[in-house]
Amino acid sequence: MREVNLNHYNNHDPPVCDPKCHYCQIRTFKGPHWSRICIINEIDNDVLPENFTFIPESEYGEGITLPDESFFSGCECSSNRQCKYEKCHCLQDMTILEKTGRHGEAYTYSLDSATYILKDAYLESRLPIYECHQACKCDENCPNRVVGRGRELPLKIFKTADGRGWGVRCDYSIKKGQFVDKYVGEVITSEETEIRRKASDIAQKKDVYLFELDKFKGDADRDPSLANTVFVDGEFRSGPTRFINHSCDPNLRIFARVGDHSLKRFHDLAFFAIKDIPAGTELTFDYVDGVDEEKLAIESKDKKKQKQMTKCLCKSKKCRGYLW
Ligand SMILES: C[S@@+](CC[C@H](N)C(=O)[O-])C[C@H]1O[C@@H](n2cnc3c(N)ncnc32)[C@H](O)[C@@H]1O
Repeated sequence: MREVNLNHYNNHDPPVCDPKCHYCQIRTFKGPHWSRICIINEIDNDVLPENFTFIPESEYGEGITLPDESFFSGCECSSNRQCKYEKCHCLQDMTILEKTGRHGEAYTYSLDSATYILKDAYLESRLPIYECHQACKCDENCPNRVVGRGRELPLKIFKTADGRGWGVRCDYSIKKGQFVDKYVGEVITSEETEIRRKASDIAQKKDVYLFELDKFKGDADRDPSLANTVFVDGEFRSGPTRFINHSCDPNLRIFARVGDHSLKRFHDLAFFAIKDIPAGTELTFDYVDGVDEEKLAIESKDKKKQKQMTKCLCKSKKCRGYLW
């Protein structure tokens, strides 16, 4: 397998060869040809972990039941224009629309030279983004289906030169507010998550790949179907964003994105640029992102704790010194 992968790194278009081959896996991803994923290693002879498989969308594990499609309900907008300028049903829960709306433009994104940009009020918030979806009357070109349409940027998984393993960059510049890609993986129950944490040699290492889909946990009193949160595990089955490294001064952030409201519990994790990113810059996000920042600050000053902690190599001026 190692030889097969190495052959692909040096030869970008060989015939499809083996289901385990990473190049062949990403070649089957749908999407525009300009959004292809590439894997390069200019540092050593390493290839991506053999036990890793690229998947285009999240996969639902045992114990996870998705609502039946008969429960899906979308907007009745007769045109994409209506989704943008009039009261689209999909946008009813967008709580800061009033502040962001200009000239009757109600929706979440603005257009900047043909690129959809998440409006500043959302970029600065932690609020979920609601989009039109498959059960809506509008079509795939609706301006309110940015995450729904999928990745439109080519991503390059590359070997870092400073001991952080693989990383991700884009050879095109990315605008502040531009959608980059989703984080996908195996969607699993909290019970299965605990089993996987225990099975992992280092529990904290496992946590790096686990995302809790908990954006609507607090709404469970009103809607009991939101009570049990689920997790996305990207360690062994995921997309290119699983290789994005941490920075204490990141250029991306994850936002919850909801399509059909009956799927709130399974909301998407969507990466958006939080600053303009020049072409070729490594893409990063903050693994801590405010959650355990205080705990980390205390522990990183403790000499004993430091020995068990992982040093952060992000080299930013704002570096906290440790990942965890
Ligand atoms: C989600 S993975 C990212 C992809 C990873 N570099 C790889 O090769 O699979 C997280 C791991 O990457 C490494 N890493 C990410 N950001 C880092 C940073 N700022 N400093 C040191 N190591 C980092 C750590 O080993 C961490 O456990």
